[in-house]
Amino acid sequence: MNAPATARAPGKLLLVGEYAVLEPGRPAVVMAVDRYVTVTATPPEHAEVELVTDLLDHPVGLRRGPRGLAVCDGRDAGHLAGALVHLAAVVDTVDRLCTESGLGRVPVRLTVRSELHRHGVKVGLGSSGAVTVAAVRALGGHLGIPLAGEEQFRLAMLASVTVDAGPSGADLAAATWQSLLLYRSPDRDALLGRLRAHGVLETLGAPWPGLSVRLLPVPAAVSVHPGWTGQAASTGARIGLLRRTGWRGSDDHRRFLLHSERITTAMAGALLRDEAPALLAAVHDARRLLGELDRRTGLGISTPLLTALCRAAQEAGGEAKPSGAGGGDCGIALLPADASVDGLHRRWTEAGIVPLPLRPCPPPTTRRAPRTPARRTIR
Ligand SMILES: Nc1ncnc2c1ncn2[C@@H]1O[C@H](COP(=O)(O)OP(=O)(O)O)[C@@H](O)[C@H]1O
Ligand SMILES: C[C@@](O)(CCOP(=O)(O)OP(=O)(O)O)CC(=O)O
Repeated sequence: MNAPATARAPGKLLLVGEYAVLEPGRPAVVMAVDRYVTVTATPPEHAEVELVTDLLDHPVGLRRGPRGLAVCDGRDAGHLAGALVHLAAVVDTVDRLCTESGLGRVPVRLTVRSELHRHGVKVGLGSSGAVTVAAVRALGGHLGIPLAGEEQFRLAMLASVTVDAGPSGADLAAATWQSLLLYRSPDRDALLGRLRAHGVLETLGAPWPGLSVRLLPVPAAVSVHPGWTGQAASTGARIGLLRRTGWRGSDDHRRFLLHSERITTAMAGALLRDEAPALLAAVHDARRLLGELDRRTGLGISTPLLTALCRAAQEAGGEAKPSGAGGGDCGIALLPADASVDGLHRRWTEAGIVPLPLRPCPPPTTRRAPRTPARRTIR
């Protein structure tokens, strides 16, 4: 109990399924990468809860009140709703779990170190998901509560929906299972409602319709190359914009979901067969589908740099697309085994794209297969 505990969780890249995966039960293929957020939980020095992150230049002290965490120093109030919002949500959610389970709440200092920012700018590798999962793991270790993979994911998801029920949680799944995954999201609005009505413990153990996680093999027939535009983009803002367009629920939206599902399941099948042409075709089709979504909604998924990133990858013999919500951040290219990686990187550098030297996250030494596919899928 209360031992220092260090845990890390990887960032991720979406291969296909962006925006569709926001709908409960709809799939995306997401890949954990070998860059991590590390969180260490230790006894605090001054306050009941202390949060230390490389995003801020000083530790922030918090106290536990009847309505959750509050800053000790009013000048830090903005941080609690900003850079610290995900960390604080984890502490709050675990606090509620402890209270509901009859366990005491434990003083803690969480210290974060992240490899998912470059010179202070987020790269778009799912830092919020990685920090949430790493914090759940570290806090679980500190409290002496052993959490299996799916429990980590569920707790991280509950913390995450208290911040924003919009995101799909694909980043949380990649951070939890540290693998290439076919991920289908649960209904986050329903989870938030249940959490408010019944608490953390009950919601953790309830069925989560829509959620499904399948591990997929990393391909050998193609290599995966992320490129960074150098422009940070806000995923939350783009999800909010999409909600306001009224597109959701339209015939067009339904067609988009079906088309995306076809592409995503085609990619999952191609990964299982390790088939280069089908993998490249899935990326090509996904880029076109995102382009169509962009034209219909005006979301601004594509940018001149992302267009250049995709063109350069095609010239190098591969296929590419924006990865994630778009508007900046990263794109992803797949190259067949006989294409030149140097050629791709040269073209990218000329176009102002930074090739990111990332690899698929190596599997953890012990990994429990997710229980979700067998027990809790709706399809
Ligand atoms: N190093 C970190 N320390 C604490 N919180 C972090 C850290 N990195 C990311 N976060 C949390 O994640 C949020 C960024 O999430 P988001 O904009 O979705 O970026 P990303 O695309 O990398 O997930 C931050 O505002 C913060 O709440
Ligand atoms: C639009 C999306 O389907 C994909 C967004 O992927 P990003 O990689 O942009 O997300 P971050 O994890 O915040 O970096 C939204 C979602 O799935 O939550």
